Amino acid sequence: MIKMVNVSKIYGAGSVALSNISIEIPKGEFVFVVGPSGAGKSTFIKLITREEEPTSGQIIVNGRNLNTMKPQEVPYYRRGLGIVFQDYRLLPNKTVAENAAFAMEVIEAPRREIQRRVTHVLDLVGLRQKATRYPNELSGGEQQRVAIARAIVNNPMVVIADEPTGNLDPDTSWEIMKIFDHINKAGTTIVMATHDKTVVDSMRRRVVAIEKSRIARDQLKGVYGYED
Ligand SMILES: Nc1ncnc2c1ncn2[C@@H]1O[C@H](COP(=O)(O)OP(=O)(O)OP(=O)(O)O)[C@@H](O)[C@H]1O
Repeated sequence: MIKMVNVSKIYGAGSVALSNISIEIPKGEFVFVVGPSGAGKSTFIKLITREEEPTSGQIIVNGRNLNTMKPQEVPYYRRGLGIVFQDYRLLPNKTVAENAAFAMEVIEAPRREIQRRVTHVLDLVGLRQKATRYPNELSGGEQQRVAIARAIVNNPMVVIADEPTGNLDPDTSWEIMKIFDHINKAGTTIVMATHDKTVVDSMRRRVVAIEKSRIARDQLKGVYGYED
């Protein structure tokens, strides 16, 4: 579960990114975060991943109070999240399987367990046949699928995605969304910031619209609601 209570974020020079936001996202929910450019979506995501800290207010994720988390606890905390970016961020010198395995290598999981999980997640994203390829041999959609495999290899309770279809064409975006949908139906909470109207309008999941640093709309089975 993700909970924010009266959260504000003001960047250095007085730039107000979020203003007194309160929200609860129950376990297993699929939430789209939408809104105009500069409204505060990425900041909302970065507060959950603890790339940024709030100026005021409380944030609780999976029972952890992020306000009281010590800096040395942050890497451990992030390992409990799956994080997917618009630009994939794969390791170029590692194969598809090695990229997917990376988060388990870091925690020194047993080799056999790593192999079992990597096979499972590569099957799930449909890339088992390309396990020995390198990122520069893959299409954008395939690279994003590897990034999703890497994000879920440790079975996170929450997957956070910031514009995951932002660099992809509509058909490829839809393939990616089917994978997120599958992951969500298996019980994982998903929070996704997006500008992709087609995706949001087709999925009909919870939509939280951030406008001018505040939550302007929060709908179950919502729509994108903007014309871009
Ligand atoms: N590191 C920073 N320092 C100062 N101001 C920032 C910083 N990051 C974001 N901002 C400001 O905070 C506000 C919200 O930015 P944010 O990136 O959260 O918006 P967004 O909704 O994700 O936009 P986009 O859709 O364009 O990605 C903007 O006014 C932005 O200029």
